[in-house]
Amino acid sequence: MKIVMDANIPAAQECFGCFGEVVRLPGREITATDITDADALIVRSVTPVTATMVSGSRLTFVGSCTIGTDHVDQMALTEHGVTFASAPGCNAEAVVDYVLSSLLSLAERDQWQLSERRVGIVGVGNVGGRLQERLRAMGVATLACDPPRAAAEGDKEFVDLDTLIEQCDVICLHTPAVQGGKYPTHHLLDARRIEELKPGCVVLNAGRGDCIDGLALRVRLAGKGDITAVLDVWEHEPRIDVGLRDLAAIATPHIAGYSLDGKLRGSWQVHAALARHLDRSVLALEELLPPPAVAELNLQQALAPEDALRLCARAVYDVRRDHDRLHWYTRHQGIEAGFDHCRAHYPLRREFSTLTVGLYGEASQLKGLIQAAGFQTVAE
Ligand SMILES: NC(=O)c1ccc[n+]([C@@H]2O[C@H](COP(=O)([O-])OP(=O)(O)OC[C@H]3O[C@@H](n4cnc5c(N)ncnc54)[C@H](O)[C@@H]3O)[C@@H](O)[C@H]2O)c1
Ligand SMILES: O=C(O)[C@H](O)[C@H](O)COP(=O)(O)O
Repeated sequence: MKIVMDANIPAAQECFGCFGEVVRLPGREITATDITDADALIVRSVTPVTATMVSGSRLTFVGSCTIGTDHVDQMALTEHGVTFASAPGCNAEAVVDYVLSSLLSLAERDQWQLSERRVGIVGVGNVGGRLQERLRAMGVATLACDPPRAAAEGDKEFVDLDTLIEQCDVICLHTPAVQGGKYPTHHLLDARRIEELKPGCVVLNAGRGDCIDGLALRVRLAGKGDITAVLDVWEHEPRIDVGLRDLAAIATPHIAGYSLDGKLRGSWQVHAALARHLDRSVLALEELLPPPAVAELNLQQALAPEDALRLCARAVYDVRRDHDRLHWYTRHQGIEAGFDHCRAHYPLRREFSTLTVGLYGEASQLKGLIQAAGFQTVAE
């Protein structure tokens, strides 16, 4: 069989070479012509999979090694009898690491404590749900907004978006791109809601770019300048708004989920789905994941809890490096090329759970907090 895939999918040969001939192409450039004689198409989020593409092909399987599926016309796939699989939750832990790394960095820069803030989570699925779990375990107050879940499960655990905006100091968006229907997310934070954000509020978007009205956000940041933005996703990627890039305290090129672990899990989940589709055996995920380069960190002295967290987080992942890379590459290579360069040549990054923190002496009292944030621990 012939498998056409995005060249940015890791472990392509290990996960898909076992099924047939693999042809790797730049994701943004895959067209209908490239797949006319392909049996399977494996993409990431930058390749729109449209009805036109599918109708002129002999595809029987399409996979997306990502959580988001808004780039795939799933109705067209069903109509043409094509099996579809994505990778739900594959990089959710990486996104939570990104959020914690960002908030701990801002807290240090602006001299506040995460434990004293209330964090509002909009979209409480795989990502938002895990974020809420980690924050709660760390003793951070949270509020959750998820109207589809509230409708299905009852609204006891949820508030509406306006209440969340009124009551939270940090607002994290983890919503998918949904255009119509009962719960659209296009410009969920629109000009009115952006105007209503409390002074001092941090707004973080690691869902999809168009969940925030970027122009309205730029106006608030450039005008009153009394809120802080952390943006990983943008309207019109890779042609992002330079003004917004410069005003965001942390600006990154849609890499919140780019841990090696998350990417490999994405490849593996689609490998497993294709294996089932072809009635073949499934590889063990452990065979793909290498041991981490930084596996251990030992703490002995008494440290302020959030200083200890920052130390552990930065031993694994420091979001400020991604911010610097986006600025450098978009300045020197142009916006679109620079944005995509940062993504295609992303440094190897592991997840918090790959670090074992040894806690000795006075530091042993930090065990609960360090564990709650997602690290492994050993203590005296
Ligand atoms: N920045 C990144 O690198 C990155 C990585 C992974 C996922 N994502 C994005 O984050 C999104 C969420 O990921 P997930 O794994 O949690 O998905 P998920 O499907 O598990 O959860 C999404 C949640 O959003 C809720 N939701 C839908 N419409 C809503 C609305 N109008 N208001 C509030 N909540 C709403 C859903 O009910 C669901 O609980 C993905 O769809 C993807 O677009 C981005
Ligand atoms: O939906 C997802 O899983 C994420 O947005 C993913 O990290 C996007 O990465 P891309 O497909 O753009 O490489």
